[in-house]
Amino acid sequence: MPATAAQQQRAATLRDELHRHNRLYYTDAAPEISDREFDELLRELQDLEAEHPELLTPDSPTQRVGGAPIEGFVTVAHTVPMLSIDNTYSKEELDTWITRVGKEIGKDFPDDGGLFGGDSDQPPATQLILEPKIDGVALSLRYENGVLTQALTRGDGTKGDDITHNINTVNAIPLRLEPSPGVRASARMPIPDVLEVRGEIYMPNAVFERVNAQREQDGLELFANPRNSTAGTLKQKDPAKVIRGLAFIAHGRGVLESETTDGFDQTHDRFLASLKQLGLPTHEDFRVCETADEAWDFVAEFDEKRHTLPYATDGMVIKFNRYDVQDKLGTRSKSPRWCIAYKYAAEQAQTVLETVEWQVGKTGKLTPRATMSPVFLAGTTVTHASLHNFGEMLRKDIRVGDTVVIEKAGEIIPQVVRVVLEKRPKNTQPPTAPDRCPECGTPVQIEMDSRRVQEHEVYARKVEREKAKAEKLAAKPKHIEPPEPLGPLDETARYCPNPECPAQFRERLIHFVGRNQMDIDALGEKTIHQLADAGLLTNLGDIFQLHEKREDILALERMAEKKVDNLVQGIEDAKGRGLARVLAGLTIRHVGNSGSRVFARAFGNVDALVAADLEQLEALEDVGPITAQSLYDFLHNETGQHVIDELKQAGVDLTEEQPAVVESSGDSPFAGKKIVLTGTLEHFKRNDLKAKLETLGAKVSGSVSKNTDILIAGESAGSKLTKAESLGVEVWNEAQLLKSLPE
Ligand SMILES: NC(=O)c1ccc[n+]([C@@H]2O[C@H](COP(=O)([O-])OP(=O)(O)OC[C@H]3O[C@@H](n4cnc5c(N)ncnc54)[C@H](O)[C@@H]3O)[C@@H](O)[C@H]2O)c1
Ligand SMILES: [Zn+2]
Repeated sequence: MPATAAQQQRAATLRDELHRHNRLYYTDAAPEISDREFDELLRELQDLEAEHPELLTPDSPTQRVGGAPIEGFVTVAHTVPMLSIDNTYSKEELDTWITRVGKEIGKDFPDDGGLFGGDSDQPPATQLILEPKIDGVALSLRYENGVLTQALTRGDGTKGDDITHNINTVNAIPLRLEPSPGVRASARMPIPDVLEVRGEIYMPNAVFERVNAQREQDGLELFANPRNSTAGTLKQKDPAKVIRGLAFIAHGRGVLESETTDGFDQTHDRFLASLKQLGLPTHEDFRVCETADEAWDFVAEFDEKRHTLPYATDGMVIKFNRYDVQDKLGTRSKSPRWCIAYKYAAEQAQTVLETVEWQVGKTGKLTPRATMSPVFLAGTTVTHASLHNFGEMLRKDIRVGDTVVIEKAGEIIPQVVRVVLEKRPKNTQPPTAPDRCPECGTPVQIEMDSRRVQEHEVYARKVEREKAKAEKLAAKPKHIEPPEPLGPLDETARYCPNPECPAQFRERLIHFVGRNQMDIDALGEKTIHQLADAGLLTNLGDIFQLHEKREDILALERMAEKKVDNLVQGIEDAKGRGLARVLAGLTIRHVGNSGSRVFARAFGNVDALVAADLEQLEALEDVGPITAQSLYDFLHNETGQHVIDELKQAGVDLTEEQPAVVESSGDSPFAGKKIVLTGTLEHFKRNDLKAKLETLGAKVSGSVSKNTDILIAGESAGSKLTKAESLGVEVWNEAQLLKSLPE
């Protein structure tokens, strides 16, 4: 059955949301939702796509590894892709997976051990190996003749960032492979010619807590979990600034070239043992198992132990042990088929909810924040939890005075899971929410669950259709069951719509000066509050006037000459960060760091961007219509224009370097052509090809329209190809492209 309009819409919404959360998680290192919630949304989209394959788009978050390369680093293609891992939170699903894949293996390796008997010197084909899943950042290390030559991040899975210089500071990673002293000379394995090791770089709990304590003191935003702080610190351009004390554990293989392998290219456990011999840290707690029951025992056993470890683990990775089996099973676009992660349920604790306070965020969103009696949970003492929104409070009926169950899913900010009703004291009051912004008094706007709103829209359209039909036939319209009326329980957010709201302004400033935007270190959260309270910061442009207000600043508490010098210098430096980072800092809805970069590079300066029409913005690769519209609105409304003027006056650099374009010499077949790329190309990375075509004078855009001149379609091209064909656009395959490109 084809997908209904509502399902199509839902799939689109889910894709947008998941893209946004991926960006928040990987690029900005500042997730808004827990992993569990993220995984539930992803699962919903997967199920929709499975049921209606026509909903599947090549860029769907179900098909791609979530990360993206970091700006300012050299991006390098992976020799072997670095993929994500499918996960489950249920024992039943884990069992089913082991059985199902086990059967498949049985077909391919019929005489070969395991469930199906056999007698090779290899272990059974269905043998499993289990390793704890440390919550860190994936890293690929390349050793040539035993010397570390390259360290790459996972990036988008096909290409990552070269962070070798930062890795040199990590003591846990050997710069040279050397058999560990404990290994008998006779058992020493030769150093491979090339060895690529994949592993996890992570921040031990103690280091994480130290870092966050320091950040709190400095008034900087806290890292949500050790994984975010690791990702954050590895992005430093200056190795001296990389946080000390990172650790590493090896858990996978990339390229392997070696004369003698000593069996380490045959099974994962032997591979790990060899790595250990060579001086690379590997898991102590791994186990080889033969059956699903054995595997589960280890999963359960480790759940006890993991809380005593000095680093955060969030699951267990279950792999088929033999590499020939892994190779036979192969991979999907996003994850291997020979591996699954079982994720542990988050730890929970009970405590009493003392107060609820409404905070105004940088977009004007009002968020209820709970203060609770302090309770120890998953390694830290917790006093605050996010309650998300009023609808959520109503749905869970969360009242002040209640005993609540809280959890830290993925170590993010704690969440209130439910109320312990048996412990509810008498006379509690149902939750309430402010009708006006607690900061500026503007009446709030209420947002309802988009899925429910759509339900109502679909209903209204159906009713109209039936009415029209009935009129024609002069009959009574058919009755259509109306959906549940929208009510307070459907509320998903409240907003203060006042663009001048001082609370929003402060939050926007905090964002503007953040690490990935203007990066003004000396202007921390506390300083911003102080300056704003003193009336020295009332609009964005004021930041760049602060050097003229030296005396006023010095008069404030805890301000010394040195500090003011730093502040003024920091602000001066920030003027040169370029358009992409300015845009990213302006809190334009849906326009984050990566989107800003695309816009800035495509147009080169702010005036060209303002002059662009909506269609041009939408046509950019990797830009969705919602994002384009949002930027367009910002650039063309009064507030946005005002902000841009202020920045211009302050002398902020509003230009961005563009990829070089050679003047079309006329003899290039691509000169002046509008080209769209789709599908998988064998000989090119998408972005490299794009850059290449652009230097040949082509304009490469993201969506096919009647103005498109050529669609270059690789393997498994989807909807763009169909559309191009229906519009009669010229379609080239990769062979044609190769012929037409100059040497
Ligand atoms: N909260 C959010 O907004 C948000 C957004 C995006 C992703 N996420 C979360 O991130 C996860 C998806 O991220 P992902 O694609 O990086 O997957 P993942 O981190 O869950 O699993 C894949 C990674 O596990 C690591 N790993 C650790 N131990 C390993 C071992 N022993 N063997 C093999 N690999 C091991 C590898 O580095 C690999 O890259 C999901 O759990 C999702 O919930 C959350
Ligand atoms: Zn307000």
